[in-house]
Amino acid sequence: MTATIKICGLSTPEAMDRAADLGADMAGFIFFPKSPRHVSVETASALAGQARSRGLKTVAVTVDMDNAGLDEIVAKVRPDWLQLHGGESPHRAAELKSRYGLPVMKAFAIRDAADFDKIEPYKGIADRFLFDAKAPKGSDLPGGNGVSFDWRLLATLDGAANYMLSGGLTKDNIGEALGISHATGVDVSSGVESAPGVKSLEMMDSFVRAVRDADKGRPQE
Ligand SMILES: O=C(O)c1ccccc1NCC(=O)[C@H](O)[C@H](O)COP(=O)(O)O
Repeated sequence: MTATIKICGLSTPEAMDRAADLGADMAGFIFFPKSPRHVSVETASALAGQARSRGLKTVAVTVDMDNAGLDEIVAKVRPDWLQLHGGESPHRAAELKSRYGLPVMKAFAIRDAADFDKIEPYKGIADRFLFDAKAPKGSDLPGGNGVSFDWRLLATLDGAANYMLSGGLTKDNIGEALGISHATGVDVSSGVESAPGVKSLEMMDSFVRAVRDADKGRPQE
């Protein structure tokens, strides 16, 4: 199975170009001022144009954002996906899907098996799930913390669940992660950074290569 690759927190034309050269599928923009990956709407708009011209889908990553903020992002960035990385309710997710006519990826913070119960009311609303690790105590960020959860917990999930695996993925652990999970995609941020918010082109190369190696050992679905 070929996993969709999302590289999150892109903020420069060089990194966007490399993501496209490598055949990544999705580019994520972080709209969260406390994040070292935060981009302005103007920067994201320019990068999104570049992504579109290179065939990459774009994802606007937001956290409990109000309609005014989302209206501006959708109008100026024209993302292909909305990633909801906060406590957005199923009702809010449905409302945003219909307001913008965009597919929604709902993120869930996972620490133990019970955390997967939370996806139930989003079934039929979220177009894709994203499973990330719970933020460590004291972190200001709900995502992008470079920490993993126990991937063995994914065995408790319905095999048909369409989800991206996220949280602390690197070139060194992605083979094991994909061997354990039935993820249809992977999402990486810190694992391809030389410093918080600074994407390393070399680390992006190695990560994508490692995903494609791991793909070869996965059953076709
Ligand atoms: O990456 C951030 O800084 C961020 C901030 C606020 C909300 C979400 C954020 N990231 C969302 C992502 O999709 C990340 O790629 C995901 O959490 C994995 O990050 P990492 O563990 O650093 O690979």
